[in-house]
Amino acid sequence: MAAIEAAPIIAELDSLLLCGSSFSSSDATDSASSNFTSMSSTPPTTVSADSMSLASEPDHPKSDTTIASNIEAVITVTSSLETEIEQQKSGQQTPIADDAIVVAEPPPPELSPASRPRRARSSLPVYNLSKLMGTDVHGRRRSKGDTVLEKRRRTISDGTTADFGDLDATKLSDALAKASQTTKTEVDASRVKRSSAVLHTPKSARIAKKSSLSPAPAHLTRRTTRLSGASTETITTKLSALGKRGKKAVDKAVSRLPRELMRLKDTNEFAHIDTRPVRYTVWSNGKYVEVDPSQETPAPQPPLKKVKVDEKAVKGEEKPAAEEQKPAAPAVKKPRAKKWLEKGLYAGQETPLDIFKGLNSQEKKKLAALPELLPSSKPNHTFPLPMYNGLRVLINGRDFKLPFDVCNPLPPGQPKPAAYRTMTKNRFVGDAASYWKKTPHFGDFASRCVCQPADGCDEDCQNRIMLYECDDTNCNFGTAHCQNRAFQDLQERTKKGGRYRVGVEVVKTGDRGYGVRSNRCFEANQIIMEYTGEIITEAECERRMNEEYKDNECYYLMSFDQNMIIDATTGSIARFVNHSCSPNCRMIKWIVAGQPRMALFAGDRPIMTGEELTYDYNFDPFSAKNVQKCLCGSPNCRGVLGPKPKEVKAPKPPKEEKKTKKTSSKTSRVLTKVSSKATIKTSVKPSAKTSTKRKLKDAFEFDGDDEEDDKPIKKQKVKAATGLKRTLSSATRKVAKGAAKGAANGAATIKRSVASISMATKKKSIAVKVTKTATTKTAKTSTTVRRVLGSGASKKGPGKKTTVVVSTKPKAKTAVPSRSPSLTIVAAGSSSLPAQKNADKAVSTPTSSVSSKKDMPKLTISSGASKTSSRKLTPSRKALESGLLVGSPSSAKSVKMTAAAKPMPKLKLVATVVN
Ligand SMILES: C[S@@+](CC[C@H](N)C(=O)[O-])C[C@H]1O[C@@H](n2cnc3c(N)ncnc32)[C@H](O)[C@@H]1O
Repeated sequence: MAAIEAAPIIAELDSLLLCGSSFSSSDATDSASSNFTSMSSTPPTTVSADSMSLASEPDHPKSDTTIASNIEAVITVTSSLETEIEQQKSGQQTPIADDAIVVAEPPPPELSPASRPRRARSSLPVYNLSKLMGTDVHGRRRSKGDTVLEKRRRTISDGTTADFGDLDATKLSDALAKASQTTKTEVDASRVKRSSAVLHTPKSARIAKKSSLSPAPAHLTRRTTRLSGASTETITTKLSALGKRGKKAVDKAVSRLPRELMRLKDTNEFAHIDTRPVRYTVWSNGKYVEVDPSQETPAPQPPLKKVKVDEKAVKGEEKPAAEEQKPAAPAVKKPRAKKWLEKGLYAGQETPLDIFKGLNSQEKKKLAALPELLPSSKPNHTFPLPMYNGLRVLINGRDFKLPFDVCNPLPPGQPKPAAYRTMTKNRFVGDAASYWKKTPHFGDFASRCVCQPADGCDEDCQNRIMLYECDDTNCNFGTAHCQNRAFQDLQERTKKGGRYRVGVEVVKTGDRGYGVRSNRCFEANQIIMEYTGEIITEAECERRMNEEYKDNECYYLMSFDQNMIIDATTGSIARFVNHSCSPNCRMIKWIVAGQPRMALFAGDRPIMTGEELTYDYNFDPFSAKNVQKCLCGSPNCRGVLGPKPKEVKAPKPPKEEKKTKKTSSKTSRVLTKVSSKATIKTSVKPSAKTSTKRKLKDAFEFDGDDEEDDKPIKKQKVKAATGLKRTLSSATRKVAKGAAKGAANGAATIKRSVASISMATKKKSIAVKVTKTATTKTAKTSTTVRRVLGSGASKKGPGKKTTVVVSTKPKAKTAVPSRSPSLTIVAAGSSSLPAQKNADKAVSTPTSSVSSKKDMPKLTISSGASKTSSRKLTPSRKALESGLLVGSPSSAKSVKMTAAAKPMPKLKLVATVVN
């Protein structure tokens, strides 16, 4: 009986032995362990079945209902088991393969309940198979108060000592004590060897390591019966083993299941039948979300392409109601048309159909002359010209030139002249302003041009001819059409500042002191800069020279109108412009808004960047002696700033002079005020004396027309003319042209005459009416410039000074518009020379009269000490008194007029310049 009880215990012990290699099997004193001894000579270990069974199920209820409800079949030991035990007793051993796992012998699959009566079975010890099989933990809960023996099935690896956990140490020691020492050692060794071989897999090693580190709780440890060899006993097999009564007990227990659960069997949900259509599913965080069909929202549409949002809609502006109510028309999607590039680089520019559009009259004329630009029947769409500039270039034409018209100023660090006060506008000082108001020019300001917009106040503009700048008071057109607004243009150009706009800068020359150069290009006749300074009277000029400038080496004094002088000591940098016998500029006086202003203009050719700006001083040398040497370097240089001594000719025979006189007497200047349609006659009737006429003849020889600079200086014969005599300078020709035009139109009549060259008598036929009774006043001006030039500026000896005086004096009541101030340079000779002597010896050579170049200033050079000459602001007076001073060609008329002037009887001998 003890052996029978020990069989399952041995099986369990065997499993424990598998776990501990070092652990020696307990001796089995009982022969009941014969089944194990069949494997080896060691008798099987036996454990007291009673103690084990009792210990395993101390409180286990024995009732059938409990068995049924807990699904723990209490299986009695079958007869087969008994048979087996009997065999063990008789010494029969069941051979066990080496690789067989020592497990408890599975119960016979079917136990016939009839094999053993119940009563007899009840006397047998009861074993808890589930516990023995390791499945008891599945059905018990500690929380329910069940006492669960925590047993673990352990996986043993080499070197791992057996952990018996909470095995009952006493029982274990008893079992071990009963085991045979010798035979068991062999058996255990073989088993351990085999088990370790079986378990020595990577997975088992991992699990063993894991379990050794942190043994899992017993209720979480998975127990398998497969490896243990125990038969998996289902409830069916158990119930079948229970018999009828057992089955009834099980059915009864099942019938106690909740009715609700039973009803679920018939539901669709239980049968997994979903009658509701699934439209869409909502998943949130990976879970299916049930959507209430009543609150079902329409399924989200797939994202459409980006659509331009209406700005109004964004701003919240409401669209008209009608628009909203409008049923949305079915959108007809138009296929996008491909844009093809029809033209090349300048695509988008249409060829102008009207090629005359936007052009002024002159441009139209030029364009009309180009046959290739006439509008053709088929416009060229292929290659339009870039931005129409090409068209303009074709019209205007332009020689190729390097792009050198950019600003090219001198590098920094250039020598600069001594500091001086600058002045951008003329300023009348003292009585000069009142002088100016008394001048006839002041009244002439009332003139008005009669140009047409298409003409643009070009060369035919009468304001231009008279050197009056157009403005809103005397011109019918604005700046858009009027081209006679040079000073306005200059102001517009320079008011923003900048080197390019200013366009000029002072430069140190090698031998002529400072000069002025251009740092940009200028067009022909373009205004460059204004000569500004203080406008003073002659008296004031004398005072300054005697007092303020007495120690100065240079005087920047220029007379430009009547008896007024511009003192550029405080003024613009135009005072640094040097003289040249072949100049590229002109100094011209204009009347701008009723005020006299003088400016430097480009000559007849454009000026390139870097050129030094020069103009012909056109001064009259009072003396051939001590004349300053000219260093301009031009091919036609006269050699001196004054006239060459050899060219100071002796007086001509009286016969010619008579002719001159005759000519002059017939010369008249008529200035017609067009606006009032009154004819202004400027009549110059020279009544110069014979001596004066001789000097006049000499004066012609120093005509400083810049246009004739390249020609050798020669005496110009003055032909007698019965009609109108005009100069042949370009300006005068323009005047004549304009006058003729005006006469033809009956609008204006202008007569100008200068004794130098007479115009053809046929001009007389188209000449204007000469009205002697005209109210026009003729003025005769005498311009004297005094400049005291230091030795530094010239190669004179120390102490020598050259005084350049420019003076403009009214000689008669009759005024003639003068635009050419003559410059009189009084060259200081030796200081030992008495000024009077020098003055007497001075040779006044009025240079070009306005006849050839009305806009050029004239310089008269006289010799004498600066102080003396400064005192002699009009040294020409003395020279004239002595009869040595020559007069300008036009002085014939002025002398006559001067002679009539009482206050200045001496002025009849003054060399004058009259336009
Ligand atoms: C109005 S200033 C011109 C500026 C002057 N170069 C300066 O440094 O102040 C005139 C003087 O310049 C000098 N000058 C001007 N042009 C000259 C020339 N072509 N040859 C020699 N000297 C000249 C003469 O000394 C003359 O008296």
